Amino acid sequence: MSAPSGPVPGPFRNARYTPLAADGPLPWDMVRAVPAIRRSPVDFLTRTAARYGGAVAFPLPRTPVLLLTDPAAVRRVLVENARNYGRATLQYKALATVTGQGLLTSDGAPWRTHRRIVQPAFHHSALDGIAEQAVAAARRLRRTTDPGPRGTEVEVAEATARATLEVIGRTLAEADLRGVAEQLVDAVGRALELVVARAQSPVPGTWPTPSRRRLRAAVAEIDAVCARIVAVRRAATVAEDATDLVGLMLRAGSGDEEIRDELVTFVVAGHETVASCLTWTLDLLARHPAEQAALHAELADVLGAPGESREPTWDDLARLPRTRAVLDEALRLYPPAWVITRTSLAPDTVAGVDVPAGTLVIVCTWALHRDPELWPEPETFRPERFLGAPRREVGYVPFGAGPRLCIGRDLALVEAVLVLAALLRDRRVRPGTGPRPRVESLVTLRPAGGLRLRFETLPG
Ligand code: HEM
Repeated sequence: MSAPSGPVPGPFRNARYTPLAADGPLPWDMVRAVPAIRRSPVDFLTRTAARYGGAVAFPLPRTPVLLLTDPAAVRRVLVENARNYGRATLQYKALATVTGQGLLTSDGAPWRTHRRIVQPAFHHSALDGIAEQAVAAARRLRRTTDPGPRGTEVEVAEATARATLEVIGRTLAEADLRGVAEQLVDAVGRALELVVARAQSPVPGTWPTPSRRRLRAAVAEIDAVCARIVAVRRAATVAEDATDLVGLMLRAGSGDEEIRDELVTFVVAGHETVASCLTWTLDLLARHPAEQAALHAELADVLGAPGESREPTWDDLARLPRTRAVLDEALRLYPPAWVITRTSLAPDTVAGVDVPAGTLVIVCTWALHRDPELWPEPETFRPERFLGAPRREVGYVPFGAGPRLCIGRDLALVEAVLVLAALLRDRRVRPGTGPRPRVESLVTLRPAGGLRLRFETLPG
């Protein structure tokens, strides 16, 4: 899949349909592909990259569109020349109808200022508190997945979403806002579904359709809930050492609308992503008993044998490398952020292709993570790839890379390692009854219609 570096040979048969000197589908290939794109955008992009190479031009003459899965090219866009690539893409514009101008959708000075203000919420000292919250959330998740004497089947996508909701609630606002956070997450989830459905619909977004009215209602509800959260936090004194998002922004003198936009941004970015990661990790473990047994051996070593094991803590994190490797490998195969998009601000050269200003660049993490040159037997779930190996600099970007690297990466990994360890220290997960769901690529990757898995008690 990797494209050769250096100038790309031409001319290409698609040269009439794109200003980019890269191979790619013709207009009628795209027309024929519409049903496949609707069914699974992620499969379509992966097949397209496998067929045409690491830099693919789509046949759109007015807005050049470049699909990248070549690791060096991805690095050029996300890291080396990151300043030349902004967020004014369709994906982020659609998201901004819900999030407003938060960290995910903004660029330049407003982005830099906000990133600096909220950074302390992700410092090492704040993550310690997140660890406690993650273990508490796992305790409740354990009750949902309690195997009883004969085991039990659980819809895990919903169960993990409830668990991660509690943790994100703590990051957003220090006060116990569980109920309010739940309402916020619910309204944000509804709004995002409408945004995705509208993006796939041929009806122009400005028409007064029922979905437009529903979207407006959901956004109004989001506004009202955020106003309540901010008002409660404003009414209390914000401690000097507060590390919750709202507290940090109030202390920095941010306005209500700025805080609202970041609150929604963090719900969008930090809730469903971690839930998606945990869901697919459990699915992979259920389908790979040997890998699950190796994980259980580590958990028994660190937390005690199944019958007498204890809850994990922050201090255990460094002693759970296999648990972490299982998650790293799950994030390779099922990266929740399955595409990362940018628009070029000035001309650049990427993988030998001259890229004019205004080009839409699509990095498909799903396809990049399946490049057989980087990942031998790419479809095989093999956590060993990440054990003892130095962290990869190229070809692995589940959290993005460069200056726009996910601000919540460490938090997400602390949370996911502790939830997984707490959940599986004395139980095993197996495939549930019924067919395996299709992978639905919406804002994140989700099992279509949910995923049922079976939990059983491990013998002591
Ligand atoms: C497994 C979980 C997660 C995954 C896979 C993930 C993935 C990503 C990716 C790929 C980006 C970069 C997007 C781009 O470059 O266009 C990103 C950015 C971001 N993520 Fe995460 N994320 C996760 C968890 C979280 C959590 C827990 C939070 C917050 C509590 C969070 C907050 C953010 C924010 C605010 C940004 C924008 C950062 C910026 O541009 O400055 N994420 N995430």
